[in-house]
Amino acid sequence: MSLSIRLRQVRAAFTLDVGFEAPAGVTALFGPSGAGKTSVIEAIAGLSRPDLAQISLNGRVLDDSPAGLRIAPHKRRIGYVFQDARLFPHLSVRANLCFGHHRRRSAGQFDDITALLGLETLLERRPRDLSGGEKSRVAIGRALLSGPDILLLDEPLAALDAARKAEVLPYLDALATYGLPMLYVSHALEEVLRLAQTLVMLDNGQVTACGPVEEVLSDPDLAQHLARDDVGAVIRATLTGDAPDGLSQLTCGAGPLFLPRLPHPVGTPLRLRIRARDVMIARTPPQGLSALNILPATLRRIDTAAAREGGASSHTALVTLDLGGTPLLARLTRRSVRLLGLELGMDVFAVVKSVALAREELQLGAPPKPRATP
Ligand SMILES: Nc1ncnc2c1ncn2[C@@H]1O[C@H](COP(=O)(O)OP(=O)(O)OP(=O)(O)O)[C@@H](O)[C@H]1O
Repeated sequence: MSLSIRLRQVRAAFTLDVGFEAPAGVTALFGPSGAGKTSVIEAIAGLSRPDLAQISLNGRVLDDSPAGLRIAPHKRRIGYVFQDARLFPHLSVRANLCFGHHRRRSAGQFDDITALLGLETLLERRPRDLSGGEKSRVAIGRALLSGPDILLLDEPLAALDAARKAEVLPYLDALATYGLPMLYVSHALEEVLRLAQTLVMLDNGQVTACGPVEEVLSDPDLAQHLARDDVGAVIRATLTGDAPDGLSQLTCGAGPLFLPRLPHPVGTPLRLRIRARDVMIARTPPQGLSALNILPATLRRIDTAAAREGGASSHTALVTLDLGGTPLLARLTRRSVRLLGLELGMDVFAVVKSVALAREELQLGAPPKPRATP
């Protein structure tokens, strides 16, 4: 799948001016409230008419406003899941799932999708008898059953509390491996890390970054667009062993990492976010230190601008380290940078506490399969 988008929409107090390409897999549209995320997916679904719209999906042109071309919303073959599930209250789950299909679905496909989303036992219920998480799953099922070429999900978990989110996320994991391309709108970085391969960052109606999730989030230039505690590198690692003392060992390009026991089998690929605030730097190999993760690194960059807080000059610096080709970000006080005499090109040691890593461990979804069922 390749989704190509160019949009411009001038409103009284807000201008949307974006262009990006989304490859196969799950693409997250991430940004603060009011950044323009919903405006982008409404335009893709054909629910709005921007001043300029050039949108194509797998080479099929959905919009080309300069050429006067516009495909009607119901002919776009797009599944749209809204923030609130928007189910028909007077219809059963089964009738909601079957409502408005543009293409005939076989019984096998219906069964596959209800099983994927765990809806089998809910089919005869009315929406008022469903939990928030169940309603979200029905809304996703209904969008899938319309036989879309792409699924647009606009913060499908936003209306749910933490427990309901945790209930729905495994179904979204399953969906992400189902092979259907997805554009997933979110302002929760945890969801992006868990589900997406590609990240498009939006801010104030503009694209500030677009690329693989690891690359975008590990880019110190983009730290200014993230909440302070969200800043950190994302690295890929593989679970390579479980020790009898309750720790798991991961292997990444930088060497071994240890963290409290993970529930996954050895060999599982993982995506690990290491927050900049959880990384310390030592100039010599630390002795007598409790931290288990001590990784040799080269200092590549010291950035004080990226560490600004609310426009004011900060007392911290964002330091970019190179762990054998893998970037790692560390937030230090500027005083520490000065006292340690840190300079570009210097060989140092990155120190990360195991318990800090444990909080951020995330399993990588399997790579998208070629599209099969829907
Ligand atoms: N119909 C409209 N007319 C005028 N301005 C609008 C309209 N719809 C949205 N906006 C404005 O466009 C901007 C972007 O809104 P949008 O809903 O796309 O942002 P968002 O990133 O999805 O936000 P959120 O995360 O809060 O849902 C906001 O400033 C909003 O007030």
